[in-house]
Amino acid sequence: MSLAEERTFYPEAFLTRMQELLGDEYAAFRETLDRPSVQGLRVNTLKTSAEQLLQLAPFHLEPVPWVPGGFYFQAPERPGKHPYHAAGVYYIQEPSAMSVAEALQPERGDRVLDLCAAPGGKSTHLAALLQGTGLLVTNEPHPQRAKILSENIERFGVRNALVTNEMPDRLAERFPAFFDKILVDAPCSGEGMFRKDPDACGEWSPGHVTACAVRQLDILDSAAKMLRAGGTLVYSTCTFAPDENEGLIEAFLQKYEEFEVLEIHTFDHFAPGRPEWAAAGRAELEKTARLWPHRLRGEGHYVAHLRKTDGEPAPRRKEVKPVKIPPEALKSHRQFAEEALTTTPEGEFLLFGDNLYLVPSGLPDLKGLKVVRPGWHLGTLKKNRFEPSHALALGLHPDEIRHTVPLTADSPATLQYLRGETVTADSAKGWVVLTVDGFPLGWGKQSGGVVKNHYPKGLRWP
Ligand SMILES: C[S@@+](CC[C@H](N)C(=O)[O-])C[C@H]1O[C@@H](n2cnc3c(N)ncnc32)[C@H](O)[C@@H]1O
Repeated sequence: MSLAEERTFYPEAFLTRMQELLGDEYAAFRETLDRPSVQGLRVNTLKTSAEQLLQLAPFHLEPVPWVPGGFYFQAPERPGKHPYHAAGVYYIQEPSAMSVAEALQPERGDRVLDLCAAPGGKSTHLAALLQGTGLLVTNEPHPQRAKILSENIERFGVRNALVTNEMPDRLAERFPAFFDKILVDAPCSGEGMFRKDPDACGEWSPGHVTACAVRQLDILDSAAKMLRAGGTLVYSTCTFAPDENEGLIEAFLQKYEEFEVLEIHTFDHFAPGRPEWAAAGRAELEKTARLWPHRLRGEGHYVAHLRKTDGEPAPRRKEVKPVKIPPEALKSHRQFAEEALTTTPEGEFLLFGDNLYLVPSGLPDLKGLKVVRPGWHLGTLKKNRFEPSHALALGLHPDEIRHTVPLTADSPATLQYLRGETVTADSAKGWVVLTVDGFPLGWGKQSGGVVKNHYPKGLRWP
């Protein structure tokens, strides 16, 4: 069955409910469901600027009006298959989803939590807004999805993130009143994904909507505990169901009187939330935002911005004693850094097995938590030598690298490298970073005119 044929099978109960809710607007909404989905990418401002991307990118990009650095692209262009994607120059993200991190607006130095984070669209956006300052804890309870999240954090070159694989209530025990900003991009019934992903359609039922709402309130319970007084929280979904949106926020506000709804800077494109779609019709729900596919170029989203006006202060935490790192481990890292880098990464080091990390400062004790990535992975200690990690290459700024092999997006050597083949080049002997138009792609080891390939096996192109 073709996608177009499948699209005609939207669940009847979903269509009836949307018709009842939208009235005169329904025809325009229904019509969008039969159109192709909208695609976008967001520039990684840890590595470049929107202006530079526009100059370099060989695709036709049109700005997404509600996010600086967000762009539309159209099939048949496939920026996800371009070497810039491998270098973390942008993230492929549905345009209405780009509104969410923008609504949370983390400021430099903030402690930020992304509680339902895989595959990492919003986390990478939050990391870009933090610009390497503060702390980003990014969490995903499903192990496989947490791994993908961790890979995306690596590709994006994020240095200040802790990636965890936990249930929200377990994190809440460890991080009471800890965060300045929290994002709950909740697992939902995914009605805004229907035209992009027919599977979301197959899984949908009224019962699923109800079950999602129960789980969403549970997740928000944990988020409420982890937010400090004065901190802000964004709740978002990619579904249209009021029970998971206005209804859910209303239930949360009834339970937690210390929360208030903040205005979302809606631009012209966002529509206000609909108080009349929630049981008690609380007027402040109007300040939440609806992104409708028939009113803007995007799949649709719901976004609520809340502030915790009062609450217990964070309990005094036991001082975490830094674990002593064997001096020979740090020595081999330093030796490597002196040879391969122009500056030696400094800060708090952590050794996890043979893996050396630079950890973001101000972390509580992580003992007992499932941690996928405790910070910036620098590399692995092997006997008496240090092998740099892919995360190190992707997190370095070009001027921090001593020896590079500069490639361009269209040079055959770039493809060879991404496929895991050796590359001929004449650079200094030893560790080198191969770059594409100046953006680090990964490590190689140069010897006698040939660069041995160290691009991770799992990421190699076919
Ligand atoms: C809408 S997706 C998140 C998308 C992500 N924020 C992004 O922008 O790439 C919701 C995520 O929540 C996860 N999830 C499922 N149950 C959860 C729970 N009880 N607590 C937290 N996250 C959960 C799902 O596995 C899924 O990865």
